[in-house]
Amino acid sequence: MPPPPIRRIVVDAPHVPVAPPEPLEAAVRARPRLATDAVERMRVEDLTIAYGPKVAVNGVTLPVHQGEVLALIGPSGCGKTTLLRSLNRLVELTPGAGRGGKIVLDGDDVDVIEVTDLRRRVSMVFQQPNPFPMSIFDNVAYALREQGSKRVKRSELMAPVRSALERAGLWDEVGDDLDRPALRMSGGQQQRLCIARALAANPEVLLLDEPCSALDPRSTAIIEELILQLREELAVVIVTHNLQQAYRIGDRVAFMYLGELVEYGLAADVFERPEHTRTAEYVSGAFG
Ligand SMILES: Nc1ncnc2c1ncn2[C@@H]1O[C@H](COP(=O)(O)OP(=O)(O)OP(=O)(O)O)[C@@H](O)[C@H]1O
Repeated sequence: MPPPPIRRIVVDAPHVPVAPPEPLEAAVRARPRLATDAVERMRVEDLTIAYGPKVAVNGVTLPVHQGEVLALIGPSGCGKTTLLRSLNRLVELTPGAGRGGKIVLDGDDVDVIEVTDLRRRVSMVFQQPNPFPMSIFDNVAYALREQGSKRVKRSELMAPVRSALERAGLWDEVGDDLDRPALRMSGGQQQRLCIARALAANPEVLLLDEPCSALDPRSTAIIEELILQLREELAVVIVTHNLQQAYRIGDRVAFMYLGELVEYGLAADVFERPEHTRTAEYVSGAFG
């Protein structure tokens, strides 16, 4: 189904500088400098997504860089999750969803990549931790078995399971109790297990849809630290309502409003020197 005609809204407006709250300034001082030669891992071009007549994402063009965290921010309903779910074609599972424009992974149109392979390469972690009702080991091994290791013995899967749990910062906590049911872990541990499960497939891009919204501040801090480590080896795209989080861990930030990309740039620029009034209002908390 072709998407409905694109309706453009005017968002250009005079620059209104915003002073970020104090904790954000400390966070940005702590952020390491970006590599100026970051490789473009994904790109969406003139992406439009509609659910029936409802246009959720409207003409968005955006790169996703290797070794960086891209934070998608914007008020509720602006299309962040829809954009995120389009990157590995999960959005197509929604009845009535239609897409226009192009999504590219490593130079290939995602439409020509076999969809299971695409979802392995562009892996997603959801808002609510959703471990399978099985052991910690089997949760991670599941991802490996799905990749063709179905008949592989447990002993042979131990090394990659351990590696995924280590990358997710969970091995030290659960390594001696891998047969424990995953659902008996804390919420923060469950979310890191879901990240381990995603990492087991060796993705190139990790999609995180508000991964900390169900977690307490301590678990949130652990996962933010983990994301900053993981970005070294892949590209991370995170949807977050938490502006401080976007500022703390985002290398680049995309601000969306009513389905459109209003502003995209380095996190420090978007938060401290926004080009558009709408961005300035949003990052200063004038609306949410
Ligand atoms: N399955 C669906 N069917 C119809 N409309 C939908 C569907 N999913 C989302 N929408 C609509 O598409 C628009 C964008 O939704 P989306 O969830 O992508 O926004 P969001 O910015 O992620 O919101 P939130 O921050 O509240 O999660 C909204 O108007 C929403 O109501």
